[in-house]
Amino acid sequence: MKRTGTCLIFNPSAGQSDPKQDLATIRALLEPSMDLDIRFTTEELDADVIAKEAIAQGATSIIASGGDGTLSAAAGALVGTDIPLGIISRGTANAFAAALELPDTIEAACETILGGVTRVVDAARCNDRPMVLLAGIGFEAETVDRADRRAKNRFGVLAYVMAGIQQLRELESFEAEIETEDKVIKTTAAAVTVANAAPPTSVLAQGPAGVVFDDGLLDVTVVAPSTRAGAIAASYHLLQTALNESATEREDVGYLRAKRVIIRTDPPQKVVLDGEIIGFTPIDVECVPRGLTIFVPKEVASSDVVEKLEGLPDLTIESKPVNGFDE
Ligand SMILES: Nc1ncnc2c1ncn2[C@@H]1O[C@H](COP(=O)(O)OP(=O)(O)OP(=O)(O)O)[C@@H](O)[C@H]1O
Repeated sequence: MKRTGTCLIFNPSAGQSDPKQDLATIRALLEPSMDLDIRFTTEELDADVIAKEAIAQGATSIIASGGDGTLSAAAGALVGTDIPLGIISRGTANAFAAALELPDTIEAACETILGGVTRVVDAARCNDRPMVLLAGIGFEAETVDRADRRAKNRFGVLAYVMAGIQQLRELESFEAEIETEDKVIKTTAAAVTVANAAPPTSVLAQGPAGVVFDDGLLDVTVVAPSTRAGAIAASYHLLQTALNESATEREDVGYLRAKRVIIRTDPPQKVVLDGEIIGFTPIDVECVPRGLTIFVPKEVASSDVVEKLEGLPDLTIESKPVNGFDE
């Protein structure tokens, strides 16, 4: 019998391949096994609005197909529900699929959805918006801001790399105050990243040995190089540690895990949330444990909880007398 109640949200303008052909491939693979209610995003109508509408009309699973913007928006709409999300990446960077360890070809993604195996993972809220991957302050936000649509069309992933290099030239540090349930950490930083899930290419999220997305905790990485050469070395080191799944040992990189984290900076810094600039610091990010259900090919192991802060410049760590946050 065919599965019913599945809404496919499709961005017809995403990525660099032929969207008509992509849609035909998806339909040929999925439609023999399920009835698809296909809805298209437009410049005005984002995937989160479509997902919410489809759920209100009785959809029992959602499949999103597009770039990271479309996938994050659809996932955001499902945070806190138990409606499973199928992910078919057709973007430039495909960070979303990489972060959640999902396949990134249309064929493998459809096979995963047809397999029907789901996994419950953590999500988060950042300043009351849904977050699935990460919030970046400083370097990451500036990089996303600079990788514009035209550049992405022409250069693909390279657009982000070029924007990153451009940003490195203007490396600026700021004062950061990082408050968790049990401590307040003050340091100078060039980038602070709060990740629920992150692909290895999000190097600024790679302080810990792996960004664990089902431990009920957020992974915070502080990158604090004092020179541009240090910034390049730190980025390269973080990429290496991400690929080796080892934790950083550099003095100018720190990390910790927390359920909730409030970050204030001086001066205020741009914030990028799951690939979109949302404004400026401060941010308040809270993990939503088991907040999202996704179709997966197989189970993935999790690792231990750790933190490392020693070595960060101008570091102070103050224990709070009582655990928790002043509301
Ligand atoms: N039908 C459409 N026509 C034009 N633009 C659209 C349409 N549907 C969605 N968009 C725009 O696409 C953007 C989201 O794109 P998405 O992230 O899915 O793909 P992408 O930009 O190619 O991916 P990546 O970020 O990986 O390069 C949003 O800004 C949205 O306004």
